[in-house]
Amino acid sequence: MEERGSPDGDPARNLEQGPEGRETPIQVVLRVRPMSAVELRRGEQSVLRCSGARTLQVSPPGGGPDLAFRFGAVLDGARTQEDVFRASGVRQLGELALRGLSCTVFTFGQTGSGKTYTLTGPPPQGEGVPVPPSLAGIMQRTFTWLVDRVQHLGVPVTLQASYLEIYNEQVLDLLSLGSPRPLPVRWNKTRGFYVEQLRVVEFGSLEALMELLQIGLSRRRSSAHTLNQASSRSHALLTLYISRQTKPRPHQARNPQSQQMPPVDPGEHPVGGKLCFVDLAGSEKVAATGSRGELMLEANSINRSLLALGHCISLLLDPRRKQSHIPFRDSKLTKLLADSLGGRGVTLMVACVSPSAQCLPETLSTLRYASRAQRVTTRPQAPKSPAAEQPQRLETEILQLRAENRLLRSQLGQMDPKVSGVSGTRVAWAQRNLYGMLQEFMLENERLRKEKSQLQSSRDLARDEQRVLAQQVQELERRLLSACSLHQPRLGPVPPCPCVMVPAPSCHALPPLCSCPSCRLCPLCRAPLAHWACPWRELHLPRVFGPKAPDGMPLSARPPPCAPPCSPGSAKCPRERSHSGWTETRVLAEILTEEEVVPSAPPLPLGPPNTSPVLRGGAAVPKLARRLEALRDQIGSSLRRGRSQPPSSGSKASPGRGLPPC
Ligand SMILES: Nc1ncnc2c1ncn2[C@@H]1O[C@H](COP(=O)(O)OP(=O)(O)OP(=O)(O)O)[C@@H](O)[C@H]1O
Repeated sequence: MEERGSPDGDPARNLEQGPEGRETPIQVVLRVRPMSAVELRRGEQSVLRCSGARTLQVSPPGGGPDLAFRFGAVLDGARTQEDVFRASGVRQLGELALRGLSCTVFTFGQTGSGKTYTLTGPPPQGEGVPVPPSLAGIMQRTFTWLVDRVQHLGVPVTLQASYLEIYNEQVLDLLSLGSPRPLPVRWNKTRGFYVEQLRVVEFGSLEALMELLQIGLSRRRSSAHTLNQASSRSHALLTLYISRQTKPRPHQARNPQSQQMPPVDPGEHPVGGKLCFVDLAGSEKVAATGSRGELMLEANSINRSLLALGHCISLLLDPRRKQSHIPFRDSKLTKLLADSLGGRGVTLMVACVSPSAQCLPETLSTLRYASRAQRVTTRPQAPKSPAAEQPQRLETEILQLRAENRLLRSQLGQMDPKVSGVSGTRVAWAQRNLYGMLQEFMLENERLRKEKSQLQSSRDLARDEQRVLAQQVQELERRLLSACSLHQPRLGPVPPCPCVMVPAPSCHALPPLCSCPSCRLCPLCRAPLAHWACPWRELHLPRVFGPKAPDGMPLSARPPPCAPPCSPGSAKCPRERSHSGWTETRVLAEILTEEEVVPSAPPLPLGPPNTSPVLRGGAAVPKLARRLEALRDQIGSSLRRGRSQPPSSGSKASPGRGLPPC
């Protein structure tokens, strides 16, 4: 038979030994509830048997090997509430809390397994019907013991309580004065995780504490489902704060009655021991409980937080992981149990199970969970009061500072040239060098910045200049073409252009000069000027400029306009000129200088009497060509200047500077 569990045994005795400063495992007690009336009615089988005070035997139905689990104590269904209280060692836990330790008792198990019953007894059977004292749970029994113990201590002790629930991942104050609202969980170095603005109530009697418990229980969320008629839908944490008082508080001295339940400043947190009772909501399979809607949401939230708790417990088992990160922040529950599980607290877990065969899968899961939990250790330590902590903290700080001082001195010594053996000249050189390099880089950077901005302004100037020159070129080309057209042989009647902007029509090998209907027809071939790239343009040119093409190739050697296109780039194929190619002033200049232009066109009918000599043709044409050439040169040089040269101080001349006169 396989046996799992703790070799340590009796939780009460373990706790009595005084765990302070030692690695202390979480104490686990297992409680098996009796078969419920419903389970008995259904004739369900019991699969659990206690074999000895600390071993539980599981006999799976339908055969298979038995399993045995070993815990600090195993309590079967016949054990009373008082038995559970005694066997679990909660009293020892209370003693430790009185000594200033932070102690936690939590119940864990499937829904309907008896967690709430174990901690607080059964729910009242009706309004005003008190629960018999024999059925009171661990909490009421501990309260009675504690208040009695404190009264016999002989030193003043302040007792306070807070009670909260974690419902759907929200922390709600079960003792709030108004309706509870979600409270934030915060963390700081001294307190660890804590709930901000949680009401902490001071009490001076058992009745007052019982009243607080009843208030909380009545406010806590519960619902009915298939497996439990009063199923808790939240995790509930009731914490008792126990602090030994050094001097009476002023309000207590003035008004002894306020000792009953005086409100405590919510920001103030009691220093001293703590005893926390955690009633976890039960894990549940929604298929088994038949939870729908809100119940299902609650069940999901419960299961998620229990999963996070299980995950933390698993990680805490690994001693290497324990030193590193445990994801306590994954849920509110793990945050608030962080200290109990992995910190300085002392923890007791009461695992609750049902004996029914129907619940076996969940029971096995609880047993495994509990087995793991009892291998988790904490290192219990009482938090020191600030006053007691002060000298010790100062002493530690002084030691730390001394050590740091020594370390820094030794590091400084290593840097000292005399000690480290590095020659002083080299150190000085290195320092100077670094500093010098830094300075140089900064100067270089500054210089480059200036140069960049100069280049940018130079580029802008060049662009402006280029634009103006391009306009001038365009204007000159226009005039030139007008002048040329005066000398072209007559091909037929050229309709006068009604447009006043342009005195003569141009060849449609060039862009139309205006948008008037006449200008949109080529005056030479009468083709509409739908596009500037007229396929006949090369035939027009000799008519304008003579029998030779601009590039010097005899026109007779050129392919006819209707010839099939030759492959681009081939040697035989004359390069197709782009629009800009045709408007290049160099080409025009070549044409104009090589060919004798004979003015044969009729005079412009619409030209004004004082028309410029250019428009009258003849000698003006070479002059225009020269001017175009000069403009082109100027554009080229302005572009080159813009690309490569930083502007000189005198480069702010107007873009038209240096143009030959028209
Ligand atoms: N040891 C016991 N003896 C008699 N009745 C018990 C015992 N344990 C539990 N019960 C009964 O079983 C039912 C379920 O118990 P309880 O509400 O405590 O379960 P639970 O684990 O807290 O469930 P949940 O997680 O849903 O809140 C209750 O009616 C309770 O009175």
